[in-house]
Amino acid sequence: MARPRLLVVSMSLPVTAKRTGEESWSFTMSPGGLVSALLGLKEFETKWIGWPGVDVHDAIGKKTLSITLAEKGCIPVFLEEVCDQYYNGYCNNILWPIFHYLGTPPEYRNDATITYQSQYDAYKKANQIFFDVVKEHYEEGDVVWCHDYHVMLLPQYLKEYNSKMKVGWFLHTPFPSSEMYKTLPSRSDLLRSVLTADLVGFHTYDFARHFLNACMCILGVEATSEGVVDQGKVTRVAVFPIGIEPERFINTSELSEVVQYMKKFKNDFGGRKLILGVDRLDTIKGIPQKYQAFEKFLEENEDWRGKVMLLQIAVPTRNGIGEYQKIKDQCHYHVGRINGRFGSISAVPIIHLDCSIDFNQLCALYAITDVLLVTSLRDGMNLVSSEFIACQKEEKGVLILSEFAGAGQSLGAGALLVNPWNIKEVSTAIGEALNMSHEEKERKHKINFQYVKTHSTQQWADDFMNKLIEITTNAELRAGKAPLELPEHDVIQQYSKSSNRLLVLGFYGTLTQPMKNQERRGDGMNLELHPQVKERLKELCSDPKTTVVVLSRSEKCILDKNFGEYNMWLAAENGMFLRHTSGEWVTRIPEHMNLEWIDGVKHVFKYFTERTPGSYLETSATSLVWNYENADAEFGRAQARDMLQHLWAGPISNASVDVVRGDQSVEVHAVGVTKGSAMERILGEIVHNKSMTAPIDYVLCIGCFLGKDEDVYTFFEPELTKKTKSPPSSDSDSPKKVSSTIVDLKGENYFSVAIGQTHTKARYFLDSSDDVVQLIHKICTHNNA
Ligand SMILES: O=P(O)(O)OC[C@H]1O[C@H](O[C@H]2O[C@H](CO)[C@@H](O)[C@H](O)[C@H]2O)[C@H](O)[C@@H](O)[C@@H]1O
Ligand SMILES: O=c1ccn([C@@H]2O[C@H](COP(=O)(O)OP(=O)(O)O)[C@@H](O)[C@H]2O)c(=O)[nH]1
Repeated sequence: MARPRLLVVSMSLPVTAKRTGEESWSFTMSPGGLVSALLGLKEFETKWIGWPGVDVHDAIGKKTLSITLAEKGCIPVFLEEVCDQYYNGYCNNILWPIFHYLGTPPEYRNDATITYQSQYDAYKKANQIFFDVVKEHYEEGDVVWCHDYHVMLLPQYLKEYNSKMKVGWFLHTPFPSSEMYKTLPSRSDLLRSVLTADLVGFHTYDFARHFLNACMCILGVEATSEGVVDQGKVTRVAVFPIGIEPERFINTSELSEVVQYMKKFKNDFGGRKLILGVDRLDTIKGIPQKYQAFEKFLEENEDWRGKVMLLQIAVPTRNGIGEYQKIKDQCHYHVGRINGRFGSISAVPIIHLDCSIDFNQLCALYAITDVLLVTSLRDGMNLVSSEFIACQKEEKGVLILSEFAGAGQSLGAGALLVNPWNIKEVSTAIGEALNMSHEEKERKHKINFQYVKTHSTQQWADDFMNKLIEITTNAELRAGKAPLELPEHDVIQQYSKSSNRLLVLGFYGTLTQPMKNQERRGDGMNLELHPQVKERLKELCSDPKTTVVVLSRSEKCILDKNFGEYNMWLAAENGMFLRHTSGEWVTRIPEHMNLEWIDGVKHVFKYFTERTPGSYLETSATSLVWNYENADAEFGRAQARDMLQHLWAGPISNASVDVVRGDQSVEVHAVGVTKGSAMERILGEIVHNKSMTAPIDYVLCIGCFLGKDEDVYTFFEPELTKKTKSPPSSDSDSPKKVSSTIVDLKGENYFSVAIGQTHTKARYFLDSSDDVVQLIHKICTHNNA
């Protein structure tokens, strides 16, 4: 299959431009793992959209830079005056520290005019500029892959512009616990935007779980193992641990130039063991902690003094931010102190370089390193660890890896995992690594080398893209099945033409008045039938050619009260209880249903009922509902979000239940208690009772059914009835099968209708129960004519 073109959008382009003349430019590689990773995307026709690392204000400059970059497959985004507050401000002084659990520093510049709001405004503006560039270059069918926290608003802008665009978003940093993320003032806007993407990716399960939790507790949406569900729309959330391009490192480390460097460096280091650190000079990389641990090691291991050195490549980054200047000073302070303390005339224990290094030299260093020391306090992945593994030669080195780096999960088995905050622990690990036997080093290396070789950047990108294409293709197929406005004319015509009709109607939201027209209810008992439907419903029910079923989650007594006088079937508590209004209730609860969770859930529901004025609890044999429609809407929603957290963490963490989030309710019921599963039993009962001679030739199923209850809409799909099914039996607990002679539907005489939902399994939709009332009126009028 032809691969779609890929538009990669990230803050930085892989190259940083420098103006060398009015129309001429030179380029250097941009630092950081994201660029290294995406350079591996070879199997896609890729255009890379991003900031060229320089502000260009004149038209000639913009034009010539765009032309030169186009030769490299890059498209520049000129951020101009918003760049500082966007990149140094909102991205790297607000989002970055929060995402890495550092909290928000007060300011990145000593300037009273720079506020949180002005930085967020710059962020919005910058995302808009990115959007404009994508829009200009987008061709139908392209996949747009947005990278990182710099462009969290972009998915929304793209989808608003063209809902058919295939959009993915991947976060290269950690996503923090919701407790930390919650502190961000624009927390909801960013989450909502990210959720408009088709696929959201993270490096580790922890980050994905934190994201899902944040969506649940901040937006109140439902999270499942597949992703986030909001009003029927699913955003897929998945884990894609990034890798490197192993061949690039393996091959480079074999070049003769690199081998020469290896010899030279070994000679320069005078036989001392080499501990290497390669990090951007960033607060999250834990470089001061690394120095303190090394100091501790030297302090406690006198024998090793003069025999081991630490070389730290501290790649300059984000120089415009005060915190990054401070960390540099801190590092220099530690290095000065430690070198002063343990250095000699011929050698110092630490070499700290405030610069980036040439790729070949980097590979040579990786190859001769005895210990790679990674002490990130938090890190999305940390590619340096994998690069080191790929370059190792005969005598293998040891990887000491922070458990707070995403790489800890992928490379932990072949590394010494440490808590970088525990100076003593890191110092001990240094000793262990330096003293490790040759065999143990080989063993560990083998495990990690195998992993690095097989989990390449290309694999990572393929996995993400394949998933994205699969999701969007399925969505397109489903879009063809998006519900249509109900063709009332056909509903009415087919009704009068058929001779054995079945109407399945919900109660709440279907046959009640819309909330806006109603007096606020005290509790569930006050649920009342729409006054304008009463007479017409009676007419329908008394027609011998029509069978009416009200299928509701309401209790028996509520259905009795509202429908007792009609000639119809009542299915209470989602079909767990059934009766024709001329007979008694029959229980349909399966014998072995597990209801042990009920007490725990009731306890939580009661707690929230007591603390949420106006809310109430509805209990029934197999389900519990907490309803907050009479409570303050905002507070009710916030309480529902908290409640869900408690439920998921506690009473239902291991229970076989489904949670259904209504507009203003939370329902928990036993798994399998869905309206669709009940329908099979109900139908069996009706057929048995009515001694039907002709098959049902018309079904109208209307409801305000949510979540798994939507299975009732698909229950009657005509293709299902084509299969031969066994005859019904009314007194077994096993699901009853419906004979094909009982239901004989064609596409044109089956109408499944969802109320107020456009993401639904139903074929059609209506806006509100007022429309249902109108429809029933019209059916009656036409039928009487
Ligand atoms: O462009 P800068 O602001 O100088 O920062 C460089 C990059 O730093 C971050 O990299 C992350 O991505 C790596 C690859 O997935 C990952 O291994 C690492 O742990 C992360 O920190 C940042 O996320 C990028 O956007 C920056 O380009
Ligand atoms: O002078 C250097 C040294 C290293 N790197 C690269 O920077 C990346 C760092 O990625 P990592 O995931 O470890 O952390 P990040 O900097 O992205 O947070 C690695 O690919 C290194 O090879 C670099 O660009 N310049």
